[in-house]
Amino acid sequence: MIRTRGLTRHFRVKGETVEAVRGLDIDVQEGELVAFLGPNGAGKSTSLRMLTTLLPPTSGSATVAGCDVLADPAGTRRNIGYLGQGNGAGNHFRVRDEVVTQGRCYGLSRAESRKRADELLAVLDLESLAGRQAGTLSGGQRRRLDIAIGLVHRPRLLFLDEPSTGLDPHNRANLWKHILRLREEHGITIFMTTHYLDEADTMAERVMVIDHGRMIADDIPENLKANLAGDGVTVTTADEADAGRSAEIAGRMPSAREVTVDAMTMSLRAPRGNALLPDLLRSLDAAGVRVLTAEVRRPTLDDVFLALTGRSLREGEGDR
Ligand SMILES: Nc1ncnc2c1ncn2[C@@H]1O[C@H](COP(=O)(O)OP(=O)(O)OP(=O)(O)O)[C@@H](O)[C@H]1O
Repeated sequence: MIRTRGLTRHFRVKGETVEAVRGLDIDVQEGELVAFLGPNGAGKSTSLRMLTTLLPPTSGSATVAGCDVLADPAGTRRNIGYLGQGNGAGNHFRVRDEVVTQGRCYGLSRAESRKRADELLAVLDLESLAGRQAGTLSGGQRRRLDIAIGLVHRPRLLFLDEPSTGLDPHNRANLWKHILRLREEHGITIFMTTHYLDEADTMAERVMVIDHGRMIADDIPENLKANLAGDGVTVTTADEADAGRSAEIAGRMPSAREVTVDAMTMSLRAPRGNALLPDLLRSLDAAGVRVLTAEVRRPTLDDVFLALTGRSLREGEGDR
């Protein structure tokens, strides 16, 4: 459904070259739901804009929904839906009219457009709002209207650029219910960016991580977490001396890595923390170390990013 080779985009800014996207190879199969992650400025939106024909690549190739984005941009656009970060609907237009108009723009007849609009408003729970002006909708309703607009021409592939940013947890969950239902009923392939790592983890079947314009990981979330991050094991002890001794003992265990001590707490990472913990506790007990609490924490995608780059994906998110 998506295949790129060496996809690259440079910008010239005040005589300097910004290498926004550097040689991306992307393969997405029909029906997949893929999350595209990366910190601010990593190149996500630039990649999406190239895949949706809004921006020509500097070099490299991309075939999207069966069409070459450079040779056949109109064909590409016919087969895809794109939900950008801004709102797709004008504030003063009425909800149903807006979807009908979009359908007309894609060449549907008036009757077909109306039928399609009614179908989409029903599936996205927007029927009761059909006559309202788009500007009066809540954030979550507005996002659902954007999805209706993006799907009016029955695309096989939907690009979502941060679909749930700015929505509260209830509205996020509701939006996802609708996206998953659409996917189940119509088998749409979804390629999305998101800043919510938990969302990528639970919703996406595959996660691609991009940093400084390059792909640095591409796998199912479980593999990324198990292979790159590992479990976090934390032990608190009765005093700092015990924490120091627990670090020495843990450091001798073959699967333990990144052993650190902070006051009375010793932390480490291990591929299977729950298997390591009983051994560790027995060794600590035998050495007379007084353990107060012990905990195994499953890794998150942020741990994966930290392991890959030494930085947290959450850095710089304060403004979101
Ligand atoms: N039109 C442009 N002109 C110049 N530089 C640009 C342009 N668009 C993007 N860039 C630069 O390219 C790099 C990648 O930007 P891009 O918007 O693709 O990142 P992103 O991963 O989507 O970030 P965010 O999460 O903040 O949306 C950044 O350094 C950005 O400043």
